Amino acid sequence: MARNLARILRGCGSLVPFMKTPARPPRSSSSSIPVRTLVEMLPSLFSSKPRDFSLPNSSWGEEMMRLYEHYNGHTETEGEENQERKWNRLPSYNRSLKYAAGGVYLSKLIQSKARLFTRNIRDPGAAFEYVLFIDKEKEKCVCIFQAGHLLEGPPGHVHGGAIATMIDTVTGTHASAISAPVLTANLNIDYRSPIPLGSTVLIESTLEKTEGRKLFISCKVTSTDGSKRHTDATALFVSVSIGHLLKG
Ligand SMILES: CCCCCCCCCCCCCCCC(=O)SCCNC(=O)CCNC(=O)[C@H](O)C(C)(C)COP(=O)(O)OP(=O)(O)OC[C@H]1O[C@@H](n2cnc3c(N)ncnc32)[C@H](O)[C@@H]1OP(=O)(O)O
Repeated sequence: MARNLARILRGCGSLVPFMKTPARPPRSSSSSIPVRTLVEMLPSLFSSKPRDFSLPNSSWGEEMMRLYEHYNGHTETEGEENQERKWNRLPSYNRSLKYAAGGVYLSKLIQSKARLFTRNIRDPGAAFEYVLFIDKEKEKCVCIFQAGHLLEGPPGHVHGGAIATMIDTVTGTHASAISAPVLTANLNIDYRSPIPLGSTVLIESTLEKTEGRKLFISCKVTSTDGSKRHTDATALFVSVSIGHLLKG
């Protein structure tokens, strides 16, 4: 077990290159999957390639799709110095193990029932629908997040714990892309205005600085046009050894 995990985490050093894959055809709910979709899904059941949850599905609303198409492979010019920022989509799997070479098979061997919290609800659109993009220099990540009906906290609005989960996921993925493996050491959140259930928001993560094993990241959640600030956060991630992960 320990040897397996050590091998996996070594693989994390050569995480799959950021993929730019064409959108999958929309999926319908599991109770009525069309035969064509089933046939299209069959090869993936036998493939060593894990399912990528960050590709569009039928639950994605217009705003989610519009922003996905905006960021996917897009280059932006910003700032007074006209700095270019090219966004690359990050794949998203239902176990972190699957980022490592051979991770699909290993995830069947190691705690095979375990699933990433944000990717464990089968009904598309019911909970966390999101896709992350990172810039080439890895200074920034942007996440388009559509909050489903199972994430209710206050009536008609998203639960604060679900927002915290997304902030941890976005900043944690950002930190992992820079220096895997990492663990969240500290997360501070200011909730400024509630997020309507079913809405699409932007979560932006910025690497502020690194100090030895520490990565300091800031994060904000806004409406998609940037006019409304929903949440601000800061996070500290610490790079850890495989031994630390095994020790728990
Ligand atoms: C291609 C893309 C790739 C993507 C691929 C992955 C994808 C995947 C996606 C999922 C993404 C989900 C992301 C979820 C991420 C979690 O949710 S992680 C789970 C929650 N976190 C935990 O369980 C962590 C529990 N805590 C610990 O294990 C340990 O306290 C820590 C944080 C590892 C630190 O322990 P340590 O390694 O012994 O280090 P320690 O010497 O105590 O501290 C190191 C430094 O950090 C500082 N520090 C430690 N804790 C704190 C603190 N709370 N406050 C301030 N400073 C602190 C220390 O003061 C020290 O500073 P210096 O003295 O070096 O200046």
